[in-house]
Amino acid sequence: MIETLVPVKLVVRVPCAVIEHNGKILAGQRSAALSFPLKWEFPGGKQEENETDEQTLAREIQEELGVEIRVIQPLPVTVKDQGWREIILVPFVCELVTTDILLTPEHEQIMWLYPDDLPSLDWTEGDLGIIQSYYQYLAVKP
Ligand SMILES: Nc1nc2c([nH]c(=O)n2[C@H]2C[C@H](O)[C@@H](COP(=O)(O)OP(=O)(O)OP(=O)(O)O)O2)c(=O)[nH]1
Repeated sequence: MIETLVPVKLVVRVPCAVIEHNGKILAGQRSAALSFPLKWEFPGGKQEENETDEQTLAREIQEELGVEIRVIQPLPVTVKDQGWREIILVPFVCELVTTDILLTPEHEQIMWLYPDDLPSLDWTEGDLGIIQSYYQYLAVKP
């Protein structure tokens, strides 16, 4: 009998939001206590069982920022290989339905930036791809 060891890699699906408001985009700086400490991210989080991407997004944004959002358009998925796991970032361009944003322990700070200024922050690896996809979205937007 031939036995083969098949490496198992954890796959984590992470819907996240490129939130537009008054021409700016919201960036969140991850808490110093989390993985990727102090890196900047698009708010969102790990999908739970039986959730759609949009359900995860709505739940995470409500938990992290205390607001309701509306999805405008999905952007291409980005896969980030961390060796021991694969993070599938699933970005959506969104707008705010409610506007009173809360700062929760997930984030050290949040910041609103014009699209051109997004690359000035120290993003988690993989998010630079989301920024490029967002620029392409802006370029072809009617
Ligand atoms: N929300 C969000 N997460 C991102 C982005 N880029 C990126 O690599 N991630 C990673 C960070 C986390 O490992 C994971 C999101 O999970 P989470 O927000 O629930 O964070 P967590 O600290 O509990 O996750 P973990 O790394 O400890 O497993 O995806 C991004 O733009 N937005």
